[in-house]
Amino acid sequence: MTSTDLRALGRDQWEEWYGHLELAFGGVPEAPEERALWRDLTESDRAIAAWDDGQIVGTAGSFSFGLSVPGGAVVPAAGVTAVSVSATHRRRGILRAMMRRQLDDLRAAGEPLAVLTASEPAIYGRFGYGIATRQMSVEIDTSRVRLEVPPGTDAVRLRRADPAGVLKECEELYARRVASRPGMLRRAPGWERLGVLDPEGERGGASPLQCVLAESGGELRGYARFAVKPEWDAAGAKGTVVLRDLEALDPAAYAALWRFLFGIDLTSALVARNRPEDDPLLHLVSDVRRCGVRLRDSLHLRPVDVGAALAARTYTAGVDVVLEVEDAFCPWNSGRWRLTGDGSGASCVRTGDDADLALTVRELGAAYLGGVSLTALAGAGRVRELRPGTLAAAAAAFSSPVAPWLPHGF
Ligand SMILES: CC(=O)SCCNC(=O)CCNC(=O)[C@H](O)C(C)(C)COP(=O)(O)OP(=O)(O)OC[C@H]1O[C@@H](n2cnc3c(N)ncnc32)[C@H](O)[C@@H]1OP(=O)(O)O
Repeated sequence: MTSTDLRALGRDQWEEWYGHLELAFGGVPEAPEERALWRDLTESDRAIAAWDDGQIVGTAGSFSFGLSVPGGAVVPAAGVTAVSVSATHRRRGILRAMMRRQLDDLRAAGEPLAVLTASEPAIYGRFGYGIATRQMSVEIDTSRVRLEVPPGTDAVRLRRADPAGVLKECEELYARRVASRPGMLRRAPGWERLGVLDPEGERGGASPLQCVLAESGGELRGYARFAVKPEWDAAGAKGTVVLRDLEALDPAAYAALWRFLFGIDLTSALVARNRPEDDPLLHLVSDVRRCGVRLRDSLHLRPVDVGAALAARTYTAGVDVVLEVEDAFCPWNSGRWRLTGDGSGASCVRTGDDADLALTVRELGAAYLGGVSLTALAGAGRVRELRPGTLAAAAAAFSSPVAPWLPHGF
């Protein structure tokens, strides 16, 4: 496979391009409303297709996101998506060729970061992506677990609303949250539709999506979108609340929404697939063992331009460190970089000075949002401390007081 077989997605090729992607994921057609959403969100000028004998045999694309980074800046980031290679053409290097083309294009466009969520976590490390965020899932026995809510919770007013009818208000609230947590995405208009996408065929016996708003003093302070899956057995009702998302601007609104969800009649379980790993919920519950907590990888991140990426975030403690970076797939990043910074800003420039720490770009991607410790990576032999004392200082500087988290896939 050579890059000459790769072409930009042409006008009127979206159906074939997306059909190829669906087939690579098993061939079950998406619901029409889901397809329509992805069609609208596809940025055709960022999409590529691999062709063989007049047929599409590979697809890849990216979204132009802004990624929230430690310190609150929102940095341009390519949200890599729609990666597929035909089963008839697998393991011939088509993915590798598409990754090559994509990263060269992103570098030329000056986008410092690339991010993705992987169908399988083993695929993208070789291209310099590190696992930068994790997502927590919970399966809570709400018949046993109690909530200890903070003062002010009783003053929050809860109101049911049609999820689609209050989409604009919820999206505005989401936008206010983006800078408060690394890993969240600033997204273009249209993406809010993802929050209420609710194909009937994918409900698995649950209700249509429901929405409850939390208000204080007449102002929207939070929302929860969820469904209820009723179930009965000989002992009675044992339904499940399936939480889609929940955002709040203050602890009282936050607790009021969780208390509502825990208390829905005829249910005894609550499941949520994607919560931050430091979700304050874990400090409201009486019995964390009955919350069925699990973690998995979520956002994979690759610095496309190491200097620009490291200078775009701030650092929890003052840092002055020389990093020896190895980047086999994007050699323009390889070499020594001096990173200096603190809580107000940073610079990262090439240097000829001796290195303090050695690592590959993949570890840098993992540590970038502050959720993966350089010390832990060093424990696995993936970061090497060349000058004693520099590892602990750099690890403290890179860390984030809030766990990074990606609220939804793309
Ligand atoms: C961001 C996203 O969109 S994630 C979605 C990814 N897509 C899917 O999972 C759909 C189903 N799978 C596919 O379409 C394909 O099998 C792909 C895209 C995963 C791989 O495409 P291919 O063209 O076969 O990969 P290619 O031949 O370029 O392999 C490149 C390297 O990745 C490795 N690789 C490929 N697929 C996998 C995998 N599933 N798990 C682990 N390693 C893999 C190859 O072994 C090769 O390794 P090497 O660098 O050591 O030689």
